Amino acid sequence: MRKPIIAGNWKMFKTVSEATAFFADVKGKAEVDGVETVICAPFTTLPALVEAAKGTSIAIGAQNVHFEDNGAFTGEISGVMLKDLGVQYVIIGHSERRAYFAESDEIVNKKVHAAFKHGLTPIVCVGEKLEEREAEQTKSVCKVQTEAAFQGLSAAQAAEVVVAYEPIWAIGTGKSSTSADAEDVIAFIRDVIAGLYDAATANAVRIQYGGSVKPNNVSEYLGQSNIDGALVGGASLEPASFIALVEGAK
Ligand SMILES: O=C(CO)COP(=O)(O)O
Repeated sequence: MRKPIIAGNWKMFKTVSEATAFFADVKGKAEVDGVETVICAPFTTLPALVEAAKGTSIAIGAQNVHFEDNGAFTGEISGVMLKDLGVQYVIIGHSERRAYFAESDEIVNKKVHAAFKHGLTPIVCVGEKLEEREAEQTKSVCKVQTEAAFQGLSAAQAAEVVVAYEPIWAIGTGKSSTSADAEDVIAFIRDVIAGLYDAATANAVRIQYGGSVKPNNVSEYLGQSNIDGALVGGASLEPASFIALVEGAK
Protein backbone atom coordinates (compact mmCIF):
# COMPACT_ATOMS: atom_id res chain seq x y z
CA MET A 1 0.00 0.00 0.00
CA ARG A 2 1.22 3.48 -0.83
CA LYS A 3 1.29 5.90 2.08
CA PRO A 4 -0.40 9.22 1.26
CA ILE A 5 1.99 12.14 1.21
CA ILE A 6 1.03 15.78 1.69
CA ALA A 7 3.83 18.18 0.86
CA GLY A 8 3.67 21.92 1.31
CA ASN A 9 5.71 23.90 -1.20
CA TRP A 10 6.24 27.28 0.39
CA LYS A 11 7.96 28.67 -2.71
CA MET A 12 9.64 32.03 -1.92
CA PHE A 13 7.70 32.73 1.26
CA LYS A 14 8.63 32.91 4.96
CA THR A 15 11.57 34.20 6.94
CA VAL A 16 13.23 32.04 9.60
CA SER A 17 11.05 33.46 12.37
CA GLU A 18 7.89 32.98 10.30
CA ALA A 19 8.92 29.40 9.50
CA THR A 20 9.61 28.46 13.11
CA ALA A 21 6.36 30.08 14.28
CA PHE A 22 4.49 28.08 11.62
CA PHE A 23 6.18 24.87 12.71
CA ALA A 24 5.28 25.42 16.36
CA ASP A 25 1.64 25.84 15.31
CA VAL A 26 1.44 22.66 13.20
CA LYS A 27 3.60 20.38 15.37
CA GLY A 28 1.50 17.48 16.66
CA LYS A 29 -1.49 18.58 14.57
CA ALA A 30 -0.10 18.05 11.08
CA GLU A 31 1.13 14.65 12.29
CA VAL A 32 -1.52 12.09 11.45
CA ASP A 33 -1.19 8.30 11.49
CA GLY A 34 -1.03 6.88 8.00
CA VAL A 35 -0.14 10.19 6.32
CA GLU A 36 3.34 11.46 5.54
CA THR A 37 3.77 15.20 6.03
CA VAL A 38 6.52 17.17 4.30
CA ILE A 39 7.34 20.89 4.33
CA CYS A 40 9.45 22.09 1.39
CA ALA A 41 10.81 25.44 2.47
CA PRO A 42 13.28 28.10 1.31
CA PHE A 43 16.96 27.22 1.83
CA THR A 44 17.46 29.90 4.49
CA THR A 45 14.81 28.34 6.76
CA LEU A 46 15.98 24.72 6.44
CA PRO A 47 18.42 24.55 9.38
CA ALA A 48 15.83 25.95 11.80
CA LEU A 49 13.06 23.72 10.43
CA VAL A 50 15.18 20.55 10.55
CA GLU A 51 16.00 21.36 14.17
CA ALA A 52 12.34 22.05 15.01
CA ALA A 53 11.23 18.84 13.29
CA LYS A 54 13.47 16.58 15.38
CA GLY A 55 11.34 14.08 17.28
CA THR A 56 8.31 14.75 15.07
CA SER A 57 7.05 12.79 12.07
CA ILE A 58 7.22 15.85 9.80
CA ALA A 59 9.91 15.68 7.12
CA ILE A 60 11.66 18.75 5.77
CA GLY A 61 12.38 19.23 2.08
CA ALA A 62 14.17 21.72 -0.15
CA GLN A 63 12.71 23.17 -3.35
CA ASN A 64 15.75 22.73 -5.56
CA VAL A 65 19.21 21.17 -5.66
CA HIS A 66 22.19 21.56 -7.96
CA PHE A 67 23.35 18.41 -9.73
CA GLU A 68 27.03 18.85 -8.87
CA ASP A 69 28.35 18.19 -5.35
CA ASN A 70 30.36 21.40 -5.20
CA GLY A 71 32.25 23.78 -7.47
CA ALA A 72 32.13 27.22 -9.03
CA PHE A 73 28.33 27.52 -9.25
CA THR A 74 27.61 30.86 -7.63
CA GLY A 75 24.34 30.93 -5.75
CA GLU A 76 23.66 27.19 -5.94
CA ILE A 77 23.10 24.59 -3.20
CA SER A 78 24.14 20.94 -3.57
CA GLY A 79 22.84 17.61 -2.37
CA VAL A 80 25.89 17.27 -0.10
CA MET A 81 24.84 20.46 1.67
CA LEU A 82 21.19 19.47 1.99
CA LYS A 83 22.04 16.02 3.32
CA ASP A 84 24.44 17.58 5.80
CA LEU A 85 21.56 19.68 7.18
CA GLY A 86 19.29 16.67 7.64
CA VAL A 87 16.93 17.51 4.80
CA GLN A 88 15.01 14.44 3.53
CA TYR A 89 13.13 15.54 0.41
CA VAL A 90 13.78 17.82 -2.53
CA ILE A 91 11.38 19.14 -5.16
CA ILE A 92 12.90 18.78 -8.64
CA GLY A 93 11.67 20.23 -11.92
CA HIS A 94 8.88 22.40 -10.56
CA SER A 95 7.22 24.19 -13.48
CA GLU A 96 8.37 27.54 -12.07
CA ARG A 97 11.97 26.32 -12.26
CA ARG A 98 11.42 24.95 -15.74
CA ALA A 99 9.80 28.22 -16.90
CA TYR A 100 11.87 30.91 -15.12
CA PHE A 101 15.20 29.16 -14.65
CA ALA A 102 15.40 27.21 -17.90
CA GLU A 103 15.47 23.76 -16.33
CA SER A 104 15.36 21.19 -19.10
CA ASP A 105 14.34 17.56 -18.84
CA GLU A 106 18.04 16.70 -18.95
CA ILE A 107 18.83 18.95 -15.99
CA VAL A 108 15.87 17.51 -14.09
CA ASN A 109 17.26 14.01 -14.65
CA LYS A 110 20.73 15.04 -13.44
CA LYS A 111 19.17 16.53 -10.31
CA VAL A 112 17.18 13.34 -9.65
CA HIS A 113 20.43 11.36 -9.79
CA ALA A 114 22.10 13.89 -7.48
CA ALA A 115 19.23 13.47 -5.00
CA PHE A 116 19.69 9.70 -4.90
CA LYS A 117 23.45 10.03 -4.63
CA HIS A 118 22.94 11.93 -1.38
CA GLY A 119 20.03 9.97 0.06
CA LEU A 120 17.39 12.63 -0.64
CA THR A 121 13.97 11.62 -1.90
CA PRO A 122 13.06 13.53 -5.06
CA ILE A 123 9.58 14.95 -5.61
CA VAL A 124 9.64 15.24 -9.39
CA CYS A 125 7.16 17.62 -10.99
CA VAL A 126 5.62 17.07 -14.40
CA GLY A 127 2.70 18.78 -16.08
CA GLU A 128 1.40 20.48 -19.17
CA LYS A 129 0.91 24.15 -20.07
CA LEU A 130 -2.55 25.47 -20.93
CA GLU A 131 -1.83 25.54 -24.66
CA GLU A 132 -0.59 21.95 -24.50
CA ARG A 133 -3.77 20.87 -22.75
CA GLU A 134 -5.87 22.68 -25.35
CA ALA A 135 -3.90 20.94 -28.10
CA GLU A 136 -4.60 17.60 -26.36
CA GLN A 137 -0.92 17.07 -25.65
CA THR A 138 -1.30 16.56 -21.88
CA LYS A 139 -0.35 12.90 -21.93
CA SER A 140 2.43 13.18 -24.48
CA VAL A 141 4.04 16.03 -22.49
CA CYS A 142 3.77 14.10 -19.23
CA LYS A 143 5.22 10.98 -20.88
CA VAL A 144 8.26 12.83 -22.21
CA GLN A 145 8.89 14.56 -18.86
CA THR A 146 8.41 11.35 -16.84
CA GLU A 147 10.62 9.21 -19.07
CA ALA A 148 13.36 11.83 -19.01
CA ALA A 149 13.21 12.24 -15.22
CA PHE A 150 13.52 8.48 -14.61
CA GLN A 151 16.29 7.88 -17.13
CA GLY A 152 19.11 5.77 -15.69
CA LEU A 153 17.38 5.04 -12.38
CA SER A 154 17.31 1.46 -11.11
CA ALA A 155 13.90 -0.06 -10.36
CA ALA A 156 14.68 0.22 -6.65
CA GLN A 157 15.37 3.94 -7.02
CA ALA A 158 12.35 4.47 -9.25
CA ALA A 159 10.08 2.96 -6.61
CA GLU A 160 11.24 5.63 -4.16
CA VAL A 161 10.51 8.61 -6.41
CA VAL A 162 7.52 10.79 -5.62
CA VAL A 163 5.99 12.26 -8.77
CA ALA A 164 3.86 15.40 -8.61
CA TYR A 165 1.51 15.92 -11.53
CA GLU A 166 0.94 19.66 -11.64
CA PRO A 167 -0.95 21.00 -14.65
CA ILE A 168 0.64 24.43 -15.02
CA TRP A 169 -2.66 26.19 -15.74
CA ALA A 170 -3.93 25.03 -12.33
CA ILE A 171 -1.04 26.42 -10.27
CA GLY A 172 -1.99 29.40 -8.16
CA THR A 173 -4.98 30.12 -10.38
CA GLY A 174 -7.78 28.61 -8.32
CA LYS A 175 -8.59 26.56 -11.45
CA SER A 176 -7.98 23.03 -10.28
CA SER A 177 -8.12 19.99 -12.50
CA THR A 178 -11.20 17.89 -11.80
CA SER A 179 -10.37 14.87 -9.68
CA ALA A 180 -11.42 12.59 -12.56
CA ASP A 181 -9.12 14.39 -14.98
CA ALA A 182 -6.22 14.31 -12.54
CA GLU A 183 -6.83 10.61 -11.91
CA ASP A 184 -6.82 9.91 -15.64
CA VAL A 185 -3.47 11.64 -16.20
CA ILE A 186 -1.92 10.17 -13.04
CA ALA A 187 -3.01 6.63 -14.00
CA PHE A 188 -1.41 7.28 -17.37
CA ILE A 189 1.86 8.42 -15.70
CA ARG A 190 1.82 5.19 -13.68
CA ASP A 191 1.46 3.24 -16.93
CA VAL A 192 4.44 5.12 -18.37
CA ILE A 193 6.51 4.08 -15.33
CA ALA A 194 5.28 0.48 -15.72
CA GLY A 195 6.50 0.62 -19.30
CA LEU A 196 9.95 1.73 -18.15
CA TYR A 197 10.16 -0.89 -15.38
CA ASP A 198 7.31 -3.22 -14.43
CA ALA A 199 3.90 -3.10 -12.77
CA ALA A 200 5.27 -3.73 -9.26
CA THR A 201 7.66 -0.78 -9.51
CA ALA A 202 4.97 1.50 -10.94
CA ASN A 203 2.57 0.47 -8.20
CA ALA A 204 5.11 1.45 -5.55
CA VAL A 205 5.63 4.99 -6.88
CA ARG A 206 3.63 7.66 -5.12
CA ILE A 207 2.07 10.21 -7.44
CA GLN A 208 0.68 13.47 -6.10
CA TYR A 209 -1.65 15.96 -7.69
CA GLY A 210 -0.77 19.65 -7.40
CA GLY A 211 -2.54 22.80 -8.52
CA SER A 212 -4.98 24.76 -6.37
CA VAL A 213 -5.39 21.99 -3.81
CA LYS A 214 -7.29 23.33 -0.79
CA PRO A 215 -8.66 21.84 2.42
CA ASN A 216 -12.08 21.60 0.77
CA ASN A 217 -10.96 19.55 -2.24
CA VAL A 218 -7.99 17.52 -0.95
CA SER A 219 -10.01 14.45 0.04
CA GLU A 220 -11.67 14.33 -3.36
CA TYR A 221 -8.25 13.98 -5.01
CA LEU A 222 -6.97 11.54 -2.42
CA GLY A 223 -10.10 9.43 -2.92
CA GLN A 224 -8.97 8.57 -6.45
CA SER A 225 -7.23 5.23 -6.64
CA ASN A 226 -4.03 6.45 -8.32
CA ILE A 227 -3.64 9.76 -6.47
CA ASP A 228 -1.40 9.32 -3.45
CA GLY A 229 -1.11 12.83 -2.13
CA ALA A 230 -0.86 16.49 -2.94
CA LEU A 231 1.85 19.07 -3.51
CA VAL A 232 0.37 22.30 -2.24
CA GLY A 233 1.48 25.89 -2.64
CA GLY A 234 -0.80 28.66 -1.40
CA ALA A 235 -2.89 26.57 0.98
CA SER A 236 0.23 25.24 2.73
CA LEU A 237 1.26 28.66 4.05
CA GLU A 238 -1.24 29.04 6.88
CA PRO A 239 -1.04 26.59 9.81
CA ALA A 240 -4.79 25.91 10.05
CA SER A 241 -5.04 25.28 6.33
CA PHE A 242 -1.97 23.03 6.31
CA ILE A 243 -3.29 20.98 9.22
CA ALA A 244 -6.65 20.63 7.41
CA LEU A 245 -4.85 19.38 4.29
CA VAL A 246 -3.06 16.68 6.27
CA GLU A 247 -6.29 15.74 8.08
CA GLY A 248 -8.06 15.57 4.73
CA ALA A 249 -5.59 12.97 3.48
CA LYS A 250 -6.51 10.41 6.14
O1 LIG B 1 2.86 24.79 -7.53
C1 LIG B 1 2.20 24.25 -6.66
C2 LIG B 1 2.82 23.35 -5.68
O2 LIG B 1 4.10 23.01 -6.07
C3 LIG B 1 0.74 24.47 -6.54
O3 LIG B 1 0.55 25.76 -6.08
P1 LIG B 1 -0.92 26.18 -5.58
O4 LIG B 1 -1.35 25.14 -4.58
O5 LIG B 1 -0.72 27.53 -4.97
O6 LIG B 1 -1.80 26.19 -6.80
